[in-house]
Amino acid sequence: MDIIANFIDGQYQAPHQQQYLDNIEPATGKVYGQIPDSGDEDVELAVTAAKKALPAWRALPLETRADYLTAIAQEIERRIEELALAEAIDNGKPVSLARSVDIPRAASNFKFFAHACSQFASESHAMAGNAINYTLRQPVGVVGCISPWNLPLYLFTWKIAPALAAGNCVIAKPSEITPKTAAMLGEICQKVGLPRGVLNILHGTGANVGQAICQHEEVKAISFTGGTTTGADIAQLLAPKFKKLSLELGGKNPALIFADCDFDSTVDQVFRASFANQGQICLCASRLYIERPIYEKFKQALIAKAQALQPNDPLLDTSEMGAIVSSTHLQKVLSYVEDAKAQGGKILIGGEQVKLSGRCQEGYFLQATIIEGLANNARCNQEEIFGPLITIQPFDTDQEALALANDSDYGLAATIWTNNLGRAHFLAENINTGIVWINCWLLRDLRTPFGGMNHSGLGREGGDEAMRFFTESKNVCVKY
Ligand SMILES: NC(=O)C1=CN([C@@H]2O[C@H](COP(=O)(O)OP(=O)(O)OC[C@H]3O[C@@H](n4cnc5c(N)ncnc54)[C@H](O)[C@@H]3O)[C@@H](O)[C@H]2O)C=CC1
Ligand SMILES: O=C(O)/C=C/C=C(\O)C(=O)O
Repeated sequence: MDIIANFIDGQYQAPHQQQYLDNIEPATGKVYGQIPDSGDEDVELAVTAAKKALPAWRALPLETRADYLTAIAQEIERRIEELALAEAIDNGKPVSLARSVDIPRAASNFKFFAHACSQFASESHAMAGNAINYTLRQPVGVVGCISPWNLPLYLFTWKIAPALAAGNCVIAKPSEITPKTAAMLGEICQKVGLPRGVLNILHGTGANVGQAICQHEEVKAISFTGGTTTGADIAQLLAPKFKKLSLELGGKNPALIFADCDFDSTVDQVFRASFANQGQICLCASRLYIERPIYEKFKQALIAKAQALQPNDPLLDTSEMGAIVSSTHLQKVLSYVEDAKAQGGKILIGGEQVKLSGRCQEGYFLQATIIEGLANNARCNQEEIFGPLITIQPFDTDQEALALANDSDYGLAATIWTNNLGRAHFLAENINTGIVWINCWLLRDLRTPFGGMNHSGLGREGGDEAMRFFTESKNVCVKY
């Protein structure tokens, strides 16, 4: 049994109440470990450690903080195989995906912010003749980073790295569904000699430890990625407390596919955008709008690819589609299939749990699912499903495509597939999402603003946006 501990003040510690939660391997459906069900007392210990560490950490020369971040990145790279395997067991994602995407990106997050903090400069504003303003950007203090289960170490470190680079001390909580690689990050901090208390990692539920982190008076900012409902709850909780809040929430991302696209490459890329990580990425395309002249051909090409993508044991190197993260989540995704049927949708492929044999016979597997024939206001076209389920619809004009894309409460990411750059630019300008990819998907430059509009969140991560979030700006006006 793999028993995880909290990482507080540089040491692994059991939870104060000695309560634990089961950790389940999605590919087998079996409990394989336990994690702390932490509460207020553990948050208090972590905050005390972080406050104690803060003065020295924020006073370090930028280069020294950057050296620690670089050392963490190098240690993640050194342990890539071990971390990728842990991520695949914990989350159900294919080990090849964890090895090629999740873990390298976790290392890149630290490398990127080790460098970005040295490029983060303050402004000055001269006033006519006799005064100058300069802006100090100072660490916020002790900050909270709360992350979800879909890209565990990738998103955990996407928050922690800029927070540390900016000179804050961190209380971080991974999802209770995928705690393992976050727990291993503590070992990496010990190995590189990160000063005690600078990063504290607490495990447990959102209701217990997550809320306690958010509510703690000494935690001055919260960076959260997860479901929109949870984001709304946190926003409500924090509104009267005047804390800085960054919310990276769900998406219902449209893909606009035009007849003049590069057909084969678009099929490949849109398929990946729809089903990568079992469709469990907030950026995944979930509503495909296909221009009528290529609708049937594109549909058949997608179905053929879905047929070829059979879910399999995520620990096999050849596996390209792993397990859904939990039984509860699998049931949630399946409930949308039932809803689609009730709304007159046609299930073109998938829609049922897949039973594997051997070690994975009790695992949570679902075939890539494609549905057509639903109205745009159907739940499958409006609600975030967060699984391997997409809907497809034909359209006739650019304006119709735009209207369909914008008919959503969400506003995270859109993809546009066309060789007409004028059209692509017009749509990009008018689509209500924080991110638009033209003829590509998830092509990431970590300097760019990352985040969504409307129900997809508040604020932006990445590059200078993250550095700004994790600092307070203070204007100093000097009269001379
Ligand atoms: N990146 C994304 O866009 C994600 C979206 N989701 C969506 O959310 C739905 C629900 O998934 P969940 O696992 O329940 O996500 P969630 O939003 O409940 O969990 C995300 C993180 O927030 C924590 N948390 C939960 N409630 C909290 C609270 N009140 N205060 C502070 N922290 C809290 C969790 O422990 C976890 O670490 C999914 O079906 C999916 O639609 C889920 C995960 C990631
Ligand atoms: O920063 C990225 O490249 C991806 C981020 C993905 C999410 O925030 C998500 O799936 O929740």
